[in-house]
Amino acid sequence: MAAETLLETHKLTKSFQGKTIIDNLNLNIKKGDVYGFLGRNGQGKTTTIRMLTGLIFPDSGEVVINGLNLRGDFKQAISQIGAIVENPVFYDYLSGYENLSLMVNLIPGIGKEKINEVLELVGLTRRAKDKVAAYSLGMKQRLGIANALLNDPQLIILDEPTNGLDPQGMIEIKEMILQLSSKKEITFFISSHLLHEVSQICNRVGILNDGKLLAEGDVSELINDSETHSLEEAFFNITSGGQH
Ligand SMILES: Nc1ncnc2c1ncn2[C@@H]1O[C@H](COP(=O)(O)OP(=O)(O)OP(=O)(O)O)[C@@H](O)[C@H]1O
Repeated sequence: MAAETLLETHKLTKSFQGKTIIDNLNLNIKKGDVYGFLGRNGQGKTTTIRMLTGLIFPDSGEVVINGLNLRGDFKQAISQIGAIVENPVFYDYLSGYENLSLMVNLIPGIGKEKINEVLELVGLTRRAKDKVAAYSLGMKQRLGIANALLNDPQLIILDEPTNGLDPQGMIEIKEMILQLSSKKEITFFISSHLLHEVSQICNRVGILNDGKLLAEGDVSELINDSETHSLEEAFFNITSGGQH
């Protein structure tokens, strides 16, 4: 049976100062996907994510999350998502636990016991009482993901999650994503320009170029269809017009 769709966009379009940045984008993310949203810098990935998370409105088109239209059912639709769009910002002089505690106070219906649970899921239990000032960038990213996990989202959206991390930090984030995907059945939508990283963790990808979706599908299918041997080669073929 084909997997159910969790997140889709229909003809999503956005212009800034008369220039079309996102052009009739039709995305389809299925339940259980670790979906890589690929594109070189400046192709519109962040703009798309800002529309998916309701931070900006599209000029036209729709975002549908778990069957709920973001325009019509904003609160319910957005409650399905945990997202990190920009670098997560925390109070440096408070511990990881204390920062999450502040967040929990803002979310109705969530108890303090949830904090230890999400810290455990991102591997920060041992460092929970340390001040965030002493955290590495990778640990801050993981604390950001812990924060996104507080309301039990079905979908987590991450914008360039490994940007700026050292190799160890990258490995930790990738392992954490795979664990959350398999153990907690969380669907991931991850934007990246790092093709090798993406090919290690994603089952499906969409390729964005100049605001248009040039291809979408299983990583293995895209590689086969473009008669190449790696996601890097397939990406290059597709974005340089080799396939379309
Ligand atoms: N608020 C804005 N006003 C004007 N132009 C904008 C605005 N936001 C984004 N843009 C432009 O839209 C284009 C796409 O930007 P976007 O940040 O979405 O790209 P990206 O694929 O996420 O790239 P990067 O990885 O470099 O962030 C860029 O040319 C950018 O200058």
